[in-house]
Amino acid sequence: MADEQLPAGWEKRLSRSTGQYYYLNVHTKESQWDVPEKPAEPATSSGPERVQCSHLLVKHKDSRRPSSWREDNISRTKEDALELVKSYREQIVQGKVSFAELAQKYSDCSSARRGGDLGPFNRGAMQKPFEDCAFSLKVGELSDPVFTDSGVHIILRTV
Ligand SMILES: O=C(CCc1ccccc1)N[C@H](Cc1nc2ccccc2[nH]1)C(=O)O
Repeated sequence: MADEQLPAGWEKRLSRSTGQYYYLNVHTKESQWDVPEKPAEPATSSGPERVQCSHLLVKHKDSRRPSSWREDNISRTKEDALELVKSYREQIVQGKVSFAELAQKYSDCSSARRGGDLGPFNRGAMQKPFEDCAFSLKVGELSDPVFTDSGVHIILRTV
């Protein structure tokens, strides 16, 4: 996309290390590989008002609702759920499989049918540990494991 067509607040830059173009938010100095489609968010301490995320949830026997489309009665321990989530995260980071593919197969949330996509949400919509993590991520960033009353998640911010 030619520079003059970039949404306000973005600059197109050339990466010296990869020779690829990236896009710099002139307000926050954050950069991203994807061509921006919306004006750059201004530098605010409170961060974005709305994000969109996908997640992969592994429930355990002490989850708020230890049941899902995958398993009527989930009996794994919290420790085993964490080990599973870490193994999924490793496969994704190594590029062996896409986030959406693993979420569709293994997530214990009904969003699995959409590759884990939760749609856009504002603060106040999700359990606090999930929200705090989701709003701290940059677009395209994959979280470390996050614990909520529902179980153990990894979260991918997509918008
Ligand atoms: O609450 C839901 C539905 C979440 C959802 C939101 C928007 C679109 C699709 C699904 N499912 C729970 C599991 C669960 N717990 C969560 C906590 C935070 C975010 C997503 C979560 N998913 C469950 O099934 O027990």
